[in-house]
Amino acid sequence: MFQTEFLDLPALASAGGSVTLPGSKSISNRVLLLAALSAGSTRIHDLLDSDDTRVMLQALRQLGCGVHEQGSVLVIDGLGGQLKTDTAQFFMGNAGTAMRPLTAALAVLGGDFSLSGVPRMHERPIGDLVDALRELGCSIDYLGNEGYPPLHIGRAQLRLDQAIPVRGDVSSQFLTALLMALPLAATQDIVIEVVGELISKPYIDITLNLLQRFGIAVRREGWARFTIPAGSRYQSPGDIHVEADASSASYFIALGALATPSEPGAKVRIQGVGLDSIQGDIRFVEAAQAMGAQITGGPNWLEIARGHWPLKAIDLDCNHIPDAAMTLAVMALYADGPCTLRNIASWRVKETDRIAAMVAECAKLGAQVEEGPDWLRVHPLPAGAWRSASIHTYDDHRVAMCFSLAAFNPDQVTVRIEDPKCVAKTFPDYFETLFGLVQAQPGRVPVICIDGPTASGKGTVAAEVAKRLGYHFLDSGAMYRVTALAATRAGLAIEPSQEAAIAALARALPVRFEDGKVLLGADDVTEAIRTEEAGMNASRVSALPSVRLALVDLQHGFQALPGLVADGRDMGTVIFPNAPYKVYMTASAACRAERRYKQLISKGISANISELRADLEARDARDQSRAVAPLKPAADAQWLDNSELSIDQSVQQVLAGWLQRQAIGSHSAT
Ligand SMILES: Nc1ncnc2c1ncn2[C@@H]1O[C@H](COP(=O)(O)OP(=O)(O)OP(=O)(O)O)[C@@H](O)[C@H]1O
Ligand SMILES: Nc1ccn([C@@H]2O[C@H](COP(=O)(O)O)[C@@H](O)[C@H]2O)c(=O)n1
Repeated sequence: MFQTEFLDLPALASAGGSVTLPGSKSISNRVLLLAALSAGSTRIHDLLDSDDTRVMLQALRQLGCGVHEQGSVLVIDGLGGQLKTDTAQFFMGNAGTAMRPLTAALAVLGGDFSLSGVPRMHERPIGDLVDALRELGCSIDYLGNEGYPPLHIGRAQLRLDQAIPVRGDVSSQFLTALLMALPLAATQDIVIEVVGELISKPYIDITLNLLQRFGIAVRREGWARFTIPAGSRYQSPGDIHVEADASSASYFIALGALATPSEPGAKVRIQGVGLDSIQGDIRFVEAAQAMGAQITGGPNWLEIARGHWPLKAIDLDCNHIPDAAMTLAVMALYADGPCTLRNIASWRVKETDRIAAMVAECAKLGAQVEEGPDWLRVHPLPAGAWRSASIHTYDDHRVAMCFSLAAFNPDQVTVRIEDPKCVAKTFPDYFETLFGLVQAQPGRVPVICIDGPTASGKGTVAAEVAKRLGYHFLDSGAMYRVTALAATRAGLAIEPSQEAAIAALARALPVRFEDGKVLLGADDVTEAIRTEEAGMNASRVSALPSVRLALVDLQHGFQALPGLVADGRDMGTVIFPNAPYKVYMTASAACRAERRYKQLISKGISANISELRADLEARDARDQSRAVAPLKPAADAQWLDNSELSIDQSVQQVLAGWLQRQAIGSHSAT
C-alpha cells in the first residue's frame, strides 16, 4: 500500500492482463457477523483483509469469539447466540457495514456496550435504525448528537408481537441490520415493515442470500414486509467463500472500457467475480455496456475491452449501484455528451458527501459539473481542456480509486491522488494492482536522476525521495559492486584482460533487490558489497565499457510506474538522458571523507579519515576520467552542493525542485 502523502499518476495509455480482486466488503462483514452469531465453526475463504473487516474482527474478538488463521482461511468459532461478555466498548472506525449490524445484534442481545467511530462516523445518521430497535424494546442512548453515533446500548425488554417499522429510503443497511439481528430473538414470527421506498435493494438480496446460507429462511413480501420465522437459529454452513468485490471490479471494468489494448486483442480480465454474482454492483456491467464497453463473462470472471469510443453518454437511475456509480462519474469525462446519474441521495451520507466531492474534484480537472439533492451531471472534457489536478480524497477510498481513471486523459496531464492510503478501507493494494495492468504513455514514467561523487549522500537522499513519492529506487552503484564481487568470486581479476568474461557474467547477473536486501543468487550480499574494498573494485569494474553495456537493460528495467529515483554516476547523462529532473549532488572532499568516516565507525568498522579522503579522491578521479560514461553533471542537471546541508534539507531541496517541475496545484511533500 502507498503510505505517501500523495501519489502522482503519470499519463496512462493502455491496459491488458488478468487481475484477481480482493473479497467483497459487504459480503465479508456480513459473513463475519453471521459466523460469530452461529453455532459451530465457520471456515471463511477469500475474506477481504482491509480496515473495515479489521474493525469487525476486533469487535468479534472483544465479544469472545475465537478467530484463527489457517493459511489463507479464517476460522470463526461462533458464539451460538450467547455473548461471552456483556460489557465492552467498540471502536468502529468509519465502517458502516460493521457499525449498523453490530448495533442491532448487541441491542437485541442487551448488555452494557458503547460504540463509537472516527469523526465522520459520528456524522453518518443511524436514527432510523435506533428508532426501529427502540420500537422493539431495545435500550439505546445517544452519547453525542441525537440521531448519530456514538451510542450506548443497555438491557433490552423485547416486544415481538407487533410489526417493527424501519425506514428504507436513507440506507438499506438499517434493514440489513434488523434482518441479521432478529433471528437471535425469534421465539415467535417477527415481522419487519419497510417505511418509504427501499433503496439499494441488491444489498438486501445479499443479506437474504447469506442469511439462507446460515440457516435463516426469511419470508419476503415484495420489498415492504419481511418475516423471520419462529424458531430461526443461526447454524454455521461450515465452509463459505467470499466473492471478489463487485464495486472494486467497477474500476477495472472502466479501465477496460477506457484504455487502448496493451497489444492487439488484449483485454482486462477480472477473476473472482462474474455475471452470476450475488452483489448488486455487478449491474455496473450493464451501465458500462450502455456507455460502450465490450464485456463478456462467466460465473467467476469478466473480460472487458474498449468498444464505442468516445464513450456514449447515459442518463441513468443509479439507485441499484450506489457505490459503483461513482466510477461512472469519472467515465463521463470521456463521453460524447453530458451524463446524468440520478437517485443517488445516499451518496450524501457515505464516507463523505460524495456528490459534493465529485463536483469539486471533476471541476479541478476542468470539467463542468452540475448537482442536485440526489443527482449529478458531468459534462465531458474534450482534448485540450484537461488540467493537471491534485485530487482531494476526503478519506474516501472510492474517490481515490475512481479518480485514478482520470490518468487516461488525452492531454496526458498528471493526476495527483492525495492520501492514497485511504484505499485501505476496501482495497489496500489498489494502486499496485492498477500498475500491474496498465502502461504509461511512451516516455511518461518519470525518472529523477541523482548523480554525483562518492559519499556526497546521493544514495541516502535518493532513497528518501523515492520513499516520499512512492517511487521505485535504483541504486546503480550496487550493480557494479555486485558485478565486481561476482567476478572476484568467479576467480576473475578485475582488469581489462578479463573484460569479456566479466561482461558475460554481468549480462546474466542473478541479482535481486528485495526488502532493502541485495541478493546474488541465494546469497545475501548486502553487507559484503558495502566495504571500501568493494567500492574500489566496483570503480575498477565500472571502467570496462562492455561491462557498462551489459548492465544497461537491467537498469532500464527499474523504470516502472509510478516513477523512479535513480542514483549513480551516469543516470542523467547516459542511462536516462530524457529524465525530466536531474540533480548533480556534491559536497567538499573533506566533508565527504568525514561522512564516510562516521558511516564506517557507526557500523563498528575502524577507519582513518585521511586515508578515506585519499581513497575517495582516487575513486572520483577514476570515475571522472574513464572513457565511457564518466562522472560529470548532465547539461540540464541542477547542481546541489550539500556540504552545509542536513540530510533532510538535501531531501527537501530535491523534492522542491521536482514538485516545481510537476506544477500540480500548490502541494508540498514534507
Ligand atoms: N547532507 C547530507 N546529505 C546526504 N547524506 C549525508 C548528509 N550528511 C551526512 N550524510 C551521510 O553521508 C553518508 C554517505 O551517504 P551515501 O552513502 O548516501 O553517499 P553516496 O553518495 O550514495 O555514496 P556512494 O556513491 O559511495 O554510494 C551517509 O552516512 C549519510 O547519512
Ligand atoms: N551509475 C554508476 C554507479 C556507480 N558506478 C561505479 O560504481 C562504484 C560504486 O558506486 P557507489 O555509488 O555504490 O559508491 C562507483 O565508484 C563508480 O565507479 C558507475 O560507474 N556508474
